[in-house]
Amino acid sequence: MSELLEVRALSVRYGATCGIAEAEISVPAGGVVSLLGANGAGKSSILKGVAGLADAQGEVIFEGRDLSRASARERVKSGIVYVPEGREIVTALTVDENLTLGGFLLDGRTRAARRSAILDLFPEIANRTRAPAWMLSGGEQQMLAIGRALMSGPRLLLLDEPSLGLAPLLIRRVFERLAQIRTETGLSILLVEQNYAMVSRFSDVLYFVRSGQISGHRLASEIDMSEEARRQLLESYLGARH
Ligand SMILES: Nc1ncnc2c1ncn2[C@@H]1O[C@H](COP(=O)(O)OP(=O)(O)OP(=O)(O)O)[C@@H](O)[C@H]1O
Repeated sequence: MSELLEVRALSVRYGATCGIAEAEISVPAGGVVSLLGANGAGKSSILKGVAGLADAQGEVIFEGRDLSRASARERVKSGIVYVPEGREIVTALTVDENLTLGGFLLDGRTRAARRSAILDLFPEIANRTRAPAWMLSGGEQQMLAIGRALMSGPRLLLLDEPSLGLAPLLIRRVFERLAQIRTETGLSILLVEQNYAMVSRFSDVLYFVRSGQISGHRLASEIDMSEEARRQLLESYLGARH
């Protein structure tokens, strides 16, 4: 696989606090790469840095183009879309209005075609298009958040803890849909996710994030075969921030 995204020496700061320092990450075209680590390790900071939503230094090379200085909006136009933790859909707006927001850069015909494909993918929200988003369940809201992100036709989805607050059955459903989208569209995903059962099934590569740095990476397939890889995995989950 060729590289879709190359992140080089990415550092994100919040004033005096370091979110992530000198991160190096590659996401292959069509691949799923997961960031694993304890709370506060710096995983979301990486996603925000790639999305252009944080004060970042370093390089973000996407499809061979240097987007390091590009605004968040330009990155969305280039095909990088962030789905934040906690979903952040507009709960006062209807399902349809939220989808329209996700496709605000599109012409009317493309928007209608995408909307219809997304509602096919998420039948749970297809018959609720006129309902305000606050009336949806947590799982349905997550589907809407992913659907809204897909409206712009991204090449890379930055997905922050999609399973947060969802029941196991819904977590499985959300990941099944993501797998389907990936197969159908070749979408790449950079994922932050605490549910390791889903991560291991869904990812190609795992990056371990500890105390604001990347401590290593492994092929997901190595975890079952290598004691050393399992130790790295455990440490990344347990690693407290210094
Ligand atoms: N907006 C912010 N302002 C100040 N500090 C922040 C901000 N966002 C994150 N941080 C700090 O940056 C560090 C990394 O946070 P980040 O959210 O990237 O970690 P994370 O691994 O995604 O954690 P979690 O799994 O809990 O979401 C933490 O020390 C956190 O307190």
